[in-house]
Amino acid sequence: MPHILALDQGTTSSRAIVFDQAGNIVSIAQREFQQFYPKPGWVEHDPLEIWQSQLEVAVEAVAKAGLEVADLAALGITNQRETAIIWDRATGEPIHPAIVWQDRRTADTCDQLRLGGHEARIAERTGLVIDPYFAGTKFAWLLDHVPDARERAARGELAAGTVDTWLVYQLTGGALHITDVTNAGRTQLMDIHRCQWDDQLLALLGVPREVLPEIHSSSEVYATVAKGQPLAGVPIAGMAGDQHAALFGQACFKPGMVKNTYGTGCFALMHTGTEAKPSEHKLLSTLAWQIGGITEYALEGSIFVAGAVVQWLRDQLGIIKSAADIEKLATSVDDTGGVYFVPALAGLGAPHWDPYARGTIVGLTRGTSAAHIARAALEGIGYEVADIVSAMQSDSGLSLSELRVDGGASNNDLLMQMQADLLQAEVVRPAVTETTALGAAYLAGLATGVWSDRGELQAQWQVDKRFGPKIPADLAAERRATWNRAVERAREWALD
Ligand SMILES: Nc1ncnc2c1ncn2[C@@H]1O[C@H](COP(=O)(O)OP(=O)(O)O)[C@@H](O)[C@H]1O
Ligand SMILES: O=P(O)(O)OC[C@H](O)CO
Repeated sequence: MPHILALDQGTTSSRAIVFDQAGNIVSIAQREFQQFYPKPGWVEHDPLEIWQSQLEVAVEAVAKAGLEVADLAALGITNQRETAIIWDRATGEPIHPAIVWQDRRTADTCDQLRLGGHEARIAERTGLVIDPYFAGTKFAWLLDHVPDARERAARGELAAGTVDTWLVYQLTGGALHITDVTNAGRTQLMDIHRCQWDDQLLALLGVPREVLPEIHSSSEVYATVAKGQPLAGVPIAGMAGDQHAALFGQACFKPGMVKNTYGTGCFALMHTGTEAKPSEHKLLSTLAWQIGGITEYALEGSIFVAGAVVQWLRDQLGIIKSAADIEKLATSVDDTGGVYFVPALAGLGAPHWDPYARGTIVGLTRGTSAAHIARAALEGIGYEVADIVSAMQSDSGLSLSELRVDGGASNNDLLMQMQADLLQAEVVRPAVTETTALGAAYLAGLATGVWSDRGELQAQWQVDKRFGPKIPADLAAERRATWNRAVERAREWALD
């Protein structure tokens, strides 16, 4: 039976998962790596640690599965998106630590782009809003701040890329400098309609074409792992940013199908078909994937802090010992006692894009307990996701039949019930919640004949649990209206 290895390079850990042909998990290995916060708002990773940890877990997962490397039909790569790395093409030496997607250091550049009146053109070409989140301004920052970088780039000595590109470069011993459309689409440098680097955008953001990788589809045999490496000879056959891979792993193959991943943040994606859909609600219009020459698109709502608010309650307030404890504490009260918690601890992402918003707890009384706050925190995640899903429905004109969920916090049944209540729609948790890695495995397996088509993948997707709305629609609407008042209080809080 063929096996596929998925490399899932996330923001806080590198994971590797071996899947069998039935889409079952055979083994998992995971390693956390260091986060660096050199200045307020800055977040960095060591690119070599990313590579080493990813390689180690890959080797460990294959060994745990009791397999030889020769038993692997292919490997697929999925990764934290928008994180920017530049390295020396000849030596593979990074010129600077990776600038992570959460990093805000290019906020000024973004303000200038906005003041320069470029917002509409950038939105039309890239589907993105102007925000430091994306990789393009980070590449420019690196070229401007590392001594001699621009000169070296002009001489063709430097390679730039997101984490997918970096891993392929390493796996192929420096032979390949490529990316896939989903990752390229998050640089703010690619025209998402043509799936090519856009000269005007490159000039506007100050990133020379010579440093950028070649853009490929999300499912094809790009290369095999180089000789001398532990995974030598394995075809590298699938590549997609983690949220796009999760959409694929959730078998959201048709327009209107939506998945939401509840991790550190939340990322909801709706499949919208073969044309990019512009958003009127500041959602991102993004690639779903490109397979066999056909490009599919999605609308995305990104929330920067979701499960992280549970970590905050654990680490900063100490009202729970582990993240999973929140469910018991929040269930010990029937409601939030009128408390609303806007988890804008790092500003607000979609649909507000307000970097100056701050976490806000309103409605406190003398009767408010830790349990009420815990419950309000979970509900706050549910409201944010509901806001995004409503915006998606309005932008796409497609109505939601169900929300497919995954990620660490999707194991919280109370949160899932709240989500169904607030959305007034069914929330469905699949049996395999490692959908990001599964999506990468599927993309690689489709390119190597392990699976013949999406119908086969669709048939493998199985439900663990369904949650239906238990409160009436008018009550949900009333609560959401009050939530909007709480959001107004959180907005622009940190603006001088
Ligand atoms: N039972 C739970 N209830 C609520 N939040 C949870 C629960 N289990 C994990 N989390 C939260 O989910 C996040 C971890 O999920 P994961 O999918 O591993 O995230 P990531 O891939 O972003 O690191 C953490 O922020 C944690 O606080
Ligand atoms: O590493 P994750 O799972 O938190 O995902 C990060 C996203 O890709 C950022 O856009």
